Amino acid sequence: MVSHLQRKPLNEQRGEAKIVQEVMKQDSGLQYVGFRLIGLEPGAAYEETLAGDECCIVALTGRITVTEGEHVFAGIGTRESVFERKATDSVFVSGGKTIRVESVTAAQVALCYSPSLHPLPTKLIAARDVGSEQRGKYQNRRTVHNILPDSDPSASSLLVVEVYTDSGNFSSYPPHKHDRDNLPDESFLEETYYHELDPKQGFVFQRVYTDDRSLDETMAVEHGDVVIVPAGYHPVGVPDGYTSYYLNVMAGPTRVWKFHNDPDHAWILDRD
Ligand SMILES: O=C[C@H](O)[C@@H](O)[C@H](O)CC(=O)O
Repeated sequence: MVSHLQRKPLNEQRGEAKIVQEVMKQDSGLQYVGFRLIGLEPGAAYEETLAGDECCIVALTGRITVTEGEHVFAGIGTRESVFERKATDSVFVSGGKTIRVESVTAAQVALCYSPSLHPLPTKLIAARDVGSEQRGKYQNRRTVHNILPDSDPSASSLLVVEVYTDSGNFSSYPPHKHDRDNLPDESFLEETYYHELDPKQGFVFQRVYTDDRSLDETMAVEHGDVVIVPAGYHPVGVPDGYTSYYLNVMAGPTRVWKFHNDPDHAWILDRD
C-alpha cells in the first residue's frame, strides 16, 4: 500500500506536455505548496496563466525557452541529467502572469508554486548564481543547490532547493521539522520532495513523522515519486550503491526556513 504522502508518477499527456507529476493544493491537503513536473518533446510548448500563485520554473533537464510578457529567456538549462550535479537555470514569475515554456531539446521542467503575496519582477535565476553548499559529516553528507533560498528576496513566499545525497548517506538528517509558525524558534513550511535515483531502479527510505507519532509514515521512495510533507520530521536514507536527488518546494505563512531538530537525534551534531 502506497502511503497517502507518496505520489507515483502520473505520466498523463495534456496537449503537447506530459504531466509527469502533479501535486496541487486542490488534491494534496497542502495550503501553500504546489508542484508539477512536465515533460516536453523538442519543439513542444506548455502555457499557463498563474492565478494567485507565484512560480519558479526549473529547467530540470534539457534546454527550454521561457516567455512571460516581454521577457524571453531563450535556451536555458544546463544539463541532460540532474546527476551531472551542476546547477541549472530557473525563472521566477509572480502571480497573475502567463508563462510559456517551449522546449529546445527534450526537456523536463519543474513548476514550483506558492502564494504570490505581492507582485515581484520576472527574473532569471541563472545557474552561475545558484549557491552550492556541502552539509553534514560522517554518513550524513549531502550537497545542496540553493535555487531560491530565504536569503534571496526574489520571491514572496516560495523556497526551492535541490539536494544530492550519496550512497550510504542520510539527508534531511538529523531529522528536522518546520511545522510550527513560531518564529524565531521555528517556521511553518509545507514541503514537497520530487525524487530521482541513480541508477533509476534504486529507492530511498523516507520517514515523515511527528513528535506525537500521530503522523508516522515510512516509505520506500522510487525514481520520479513525490513525497508530501505537511508536517513533521522528514529524513531520507540512501542505500549503498545509489545516489539520491530531490527537489524541494517549501512555503508557509512566513518565508523563513527555521527548522527544529528532533531532540532524540540532535546529539549527532555534537560529534567531532
Ligand atoms: O527542509 C528542507 C529539506 O528538508 C531539505 O532541503 C533538507 O534541508 C536537505 C538537507 O539539509 O539535508
